Amino acid sequence: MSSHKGEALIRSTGLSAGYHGQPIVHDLDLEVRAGEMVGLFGANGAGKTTTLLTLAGEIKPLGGTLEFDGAPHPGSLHQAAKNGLALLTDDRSIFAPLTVRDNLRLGRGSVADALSHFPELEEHLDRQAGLLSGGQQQILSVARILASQPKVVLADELSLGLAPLIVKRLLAALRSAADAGAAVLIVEQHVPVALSTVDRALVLVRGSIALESDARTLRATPDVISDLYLAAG
Ligand SMILES: Nc1ncnc2c1ncn2[C@@H]1O[C@H](COP(=O)(O)OP(=O)(O)OP(=O)(O)O)[C@@H](O)[C@H]1O
Repeated sequence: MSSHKGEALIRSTGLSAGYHGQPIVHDLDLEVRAGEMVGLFGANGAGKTTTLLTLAGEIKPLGGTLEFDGAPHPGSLHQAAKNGLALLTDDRSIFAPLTVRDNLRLGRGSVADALSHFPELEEHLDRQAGLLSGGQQQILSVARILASQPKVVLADELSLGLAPLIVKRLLAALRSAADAGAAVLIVEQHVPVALSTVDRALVLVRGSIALESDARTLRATPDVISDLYLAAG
């Protein structure tokens, strides 16, 4: 596990965010440091995706400030991505007609770096990506991103609909990226698996942080998060 001593690579202060001028997320102070992996939890509609998309630069904040890598956020995902921010979603952004190798070549990192994160892809390098299973496709898209050695990884339910073993595998790869110095923030439905991987957890209730705790404490008191989910209903 990391020492949590890195600098904050992504930070929001007093952030409010939402759609059409209506805030969904209120007064959010959040930071993820280099070497740290943080879980963002909350019931459906709590504002997790809105938070991630705003941190990524996909949605303009309605208020507050955003910093990325020690400087004001450039304001767009396109620009932030060029500077080392990666947004991962469950949409498995692969090019189905191309081989696994060519998919990896299209990324910002090398094929060798991608394989260092997911050696199991090696035997599939010459297969058409569209013929892989859903889990393998997600592994491919995460491998391509991690090969680029992003400074910040924002992962939104990337394990949606995948088998538990694949979920563990993906989370372990993100953990390794954090251990190598990235700041990783994940939204994940599989709370127990996520809690066994992250350093720290935040729980959103109706767009505000209702709980912030180190993961070790929450692993010992598993009902705390589910109670907050129920309270939000
Ligand atoms: N494009 C949009 N336009 C307007 N409202 C939206 C939009 N996207 C999401 N919302 C609303 O914002 C609120 C928070 O949604 P968000 O997706 O951030 O929550 P979430 O915590 O990620 O939930 P889930 O676990 O269901 O994905 C919801 O009430 C949702 O209906």
